Amino acid sequence: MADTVSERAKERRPEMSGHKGIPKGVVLGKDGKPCRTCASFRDWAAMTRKNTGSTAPTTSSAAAAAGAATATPPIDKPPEDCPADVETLGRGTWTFLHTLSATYPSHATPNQQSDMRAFLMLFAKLYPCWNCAQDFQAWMQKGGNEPRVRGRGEFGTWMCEAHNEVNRKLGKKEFDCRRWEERWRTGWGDGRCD
Ligand SMILES: Cc1cc2nc3c(=O)[nH]c(=O)nc-3n(C[C@H](O)[C@H](O)[C@H](O)COP(=O)(O)OP(=O)(O)OC[C@H]3O[C@@H](n4cnc5c(N)ncnc54)[C@H](O)[C@@H]3O)c2cc1C
Repeated sequence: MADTVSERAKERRPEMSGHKGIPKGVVLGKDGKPCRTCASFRDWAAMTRKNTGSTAPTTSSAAAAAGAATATPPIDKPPEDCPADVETLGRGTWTFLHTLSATYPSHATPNQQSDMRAFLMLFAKLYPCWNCAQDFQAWMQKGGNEPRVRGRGEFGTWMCEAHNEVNRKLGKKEFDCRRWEERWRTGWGDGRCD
C-alpha cells in the first residue's frame, strides 16, 4: 500500500508505473479505471481506438460492401455533446475562476475572505482531473503561493499567477498578469467587447 502522495500517484499514472495497454497521456482514476477528465480527447480516443487515424466507419456503401476501412485524421476536440476532456474542462473552469475574481469585492470583508479561502481549498481538492488537482494543491501549499484574497486586485493577480503556473507546466505562453482585468472584467480598450 502506497503511503506517500508521489507513490500513490505512481500507482495511477500508467506511464510512470509501466501499466500495460494504456497509452501515455491517459492516467488512471481513483477507481483504477482510465480517467477521461484527466486526458485530452486525442489520447482518450487513441486508447478507445476510435481516433487513431487507422480505421473508421465509412459512409460509402460501396466501400462498406467491400469491407474497406477509411483513414480519418485524429480529432482534437470532443464533439460538443460528449463528456469533457481535460482541455474542455480546463477552459470552462478557468472562465469560472477568473470571472469569480472579476466579480469579487474590491475590499472583501473577513467573512468573504474566509469563504473564498475555504472554496479554493475544496476546489483544489475536488477538481475532477485528479492529477491536475494534486499538482494545483501542491503549488498552493508552497510558501508565497497561498491565496491572496483581501480584494479583487490582488485576488485577480493571484488567479492569473495560478493559471500561469499551469501554462508553464504545459509549455504554453504565459499571460501578462497586468492585463487580467481587461481580459476578464472590463474588456479590451479597443471596445471590441462592448
Ligand atoms: C486548476 C487547473 C489545473 C489544470 N491542470 C492541468 C494539468 O495538469 N494538465 C493539463 O493537461 N491541463 C490542465 N488544466 C487545463 C489547462 O489549464 C487548460 O485549461 C487546457 O489545456 C485548455 O487550454 P487553452 O489553451 O484552451 O486555454 P486555457 O489555459 O484554458 O485558458 C483560457 C483563456 O484564459 C486566458 N488566459 C490564459 N492564461 C491566463 C492567465 N494566466 N491569467 C488570465 N487569463 C489567462 C486566455 O485568454 C485563454 O484563452 C488545468 C486547469 C485547471 C483549472
